[in-house]
Amino acid sequence: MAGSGERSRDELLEEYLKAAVQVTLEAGQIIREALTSEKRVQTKSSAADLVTETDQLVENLIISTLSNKFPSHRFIGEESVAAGEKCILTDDPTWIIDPIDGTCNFVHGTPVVAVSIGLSVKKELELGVIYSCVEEKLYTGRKGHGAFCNGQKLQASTQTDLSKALILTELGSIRDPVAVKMLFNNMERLLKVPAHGIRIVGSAALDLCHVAAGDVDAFYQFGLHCWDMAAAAVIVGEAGGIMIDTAGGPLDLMSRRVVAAGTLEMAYQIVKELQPVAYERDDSTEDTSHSLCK
Ligand SMILES: O=P(O)(O)O[C@@H]1[C@H](O)[C@@H](O)[C@H](O)[C@@H](O)[C@@H]1O
Ligand SMILES: [Mg+2]
Ligand SMILES: [Mg+2]
Repeated sequence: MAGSGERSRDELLEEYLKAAVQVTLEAGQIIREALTSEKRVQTKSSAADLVTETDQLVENLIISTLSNKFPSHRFIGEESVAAGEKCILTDDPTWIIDPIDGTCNFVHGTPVVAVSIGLSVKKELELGVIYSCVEEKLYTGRKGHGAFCNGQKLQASTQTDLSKALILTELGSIRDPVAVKMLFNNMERLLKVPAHGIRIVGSAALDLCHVAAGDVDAFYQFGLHCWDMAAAAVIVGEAGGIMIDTAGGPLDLMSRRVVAAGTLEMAYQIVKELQPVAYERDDSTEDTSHSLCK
């Protein structure tokens, strides 16, 4: 039991969640206000993998704010990794950050953009905050304490039949023709079941919030990153949903692939239809880029 001077683990996690919410709302306002302004756009792994000065400014704001409050904590940020930082998860409290999820939407002024901040402690995802900046919908989840959207409790879908499912996915920023064909093949296989429909909105984090909210039945993707999934893994789990690997095993945060659904039965039916598209892991240290998608 913590002494009177020390805070309990529960109090610490509450403090972490509060700090994440505060900086997320601040970041969301910056993004909302910059949505329709002139942007300096650069590319990363492909001509469609975009980054703007707002992505970088927001990530710096989040990291500086949280590291000032919690100096012993570590950070995995999408744009820091793009600038060469390692994407390695240790036992230390680690914030896993996507400053703008949906940067391509942001560049085009499409109002489907989010900030995503997850926290891992001893390699366990403990809390997540995702803010849909234009809708002003704040999704939060803390392990064992439920998931909420603007304070309303979230409950994932109870649908177990793939032929009655509305599914979300993302094609990501890969433009290699073979990989694109494989991504479309997976959509075709699901439509042949036939699933009710497949939708693409341009933000994996917001897709996963829809799974947590129960207004879609499932999401899957090959090619997303740990920062797209970290916060959402807590929010979906706390809403009664499930996030697993596309091969059916447990979620592997660094694997670049995921199936999320309201029920395990739904997730397994999707796993059965999917053919793998191999991407280089977020935490890979070897040079495998010649054989794997980036
Ligand atoms: O690059 P951001 O905008 O953070 O991520 C976007 C989506 O979240 C993701 O699903 C998609 O795979 C990625 O290509 C896209 O950039
Ligand atoms: Mg992203
Ligand atoms: Mg991003």
